[in-house]
Amino acid sequence: MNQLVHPFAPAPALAPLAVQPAAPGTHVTIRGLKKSFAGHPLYSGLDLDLPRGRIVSVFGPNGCGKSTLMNMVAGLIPIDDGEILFDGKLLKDTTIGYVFQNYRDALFPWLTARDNIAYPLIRRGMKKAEVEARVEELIAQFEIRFDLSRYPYELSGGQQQTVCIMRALAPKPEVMFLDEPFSALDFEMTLFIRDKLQEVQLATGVTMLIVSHDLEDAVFLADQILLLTRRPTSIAEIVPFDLPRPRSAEVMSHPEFVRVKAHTLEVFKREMNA
Ligand SMILES: Nc1ncnc2c1ncn2[C@@H]1O[C@H](COP(=O)(O)OP(=O)(O)OP(=O)(O)O)[C@@H](O)[C@H]1O
Repeated sequence: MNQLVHPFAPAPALAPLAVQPAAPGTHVTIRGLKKSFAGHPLYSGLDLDLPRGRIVSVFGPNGCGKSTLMNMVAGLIPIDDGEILFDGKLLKDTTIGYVFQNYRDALFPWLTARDNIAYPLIRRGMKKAEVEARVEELIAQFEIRFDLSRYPYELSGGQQQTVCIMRALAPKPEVMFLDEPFSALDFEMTLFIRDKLQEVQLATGVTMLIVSHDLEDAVFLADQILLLTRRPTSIAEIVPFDLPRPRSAEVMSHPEFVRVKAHTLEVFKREMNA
């Protein structure tokens, strides 16, 4: 991934192109997205609408381009061609948050947990008192009981990932990107973070895009599961999952969860063998 750009680097400017009409309620409009690596196409003209205030999980075969898709939408990887608009705006005019899979490398080790959370706010030039107030608000929202004056290496993995999520949420993003947020967490922390993400989503209406390798995680949080094909990658199916929120762990035995999971698995297996 040598093309990865630092998340706090200025976003690349994309020239606006003509846009095909998006479905009602769309937040992020992706049109004609193209990306190749070493001359091998990964995406060759993807069109996709991400709905506002919803959680979309991206799921698909290994190496189909889940992370690349998210990183292109988040501006971390340049696109070869196409257009990505957020409410008709360019990325540079949009506040986004990004949570990395590898929380150990994502936090600044020389800053305390509190200063990590405050970092994007200070960088935006927010006044000290406002920064403090926002950090306190997040501490209350996440019901943090561990000591935020500690450095990342002094925290457990789950605590570090919680700090990463708080940092991503600090500037009140319009869109939040999460790459495998649960993959390195134990089940207790997964349940905690699932609850918190749902609470934040209900309270703020932030649009979320989550990449997951785990079918249960992908379905549990999603309003829509975006199923991708093998490379060259296109959309296999968009599966809606409408159970009301907040969803607790008991949802996993609900007949609708079981049905959607089974259907998703069926499409996934079909694409794996295609
Ligand atoms: N910088 C790069 N240079 C060359 N090839 C790349 C680069 N980044 C990604 N790829 C290739 O693009 C494809 C998609 O990669 P990506 O990591 O997006 O897939 P993924 O679906 O997230 O994978 P996984 O399921 O393994 O996490 C893979 O074949 C990968 O090897």
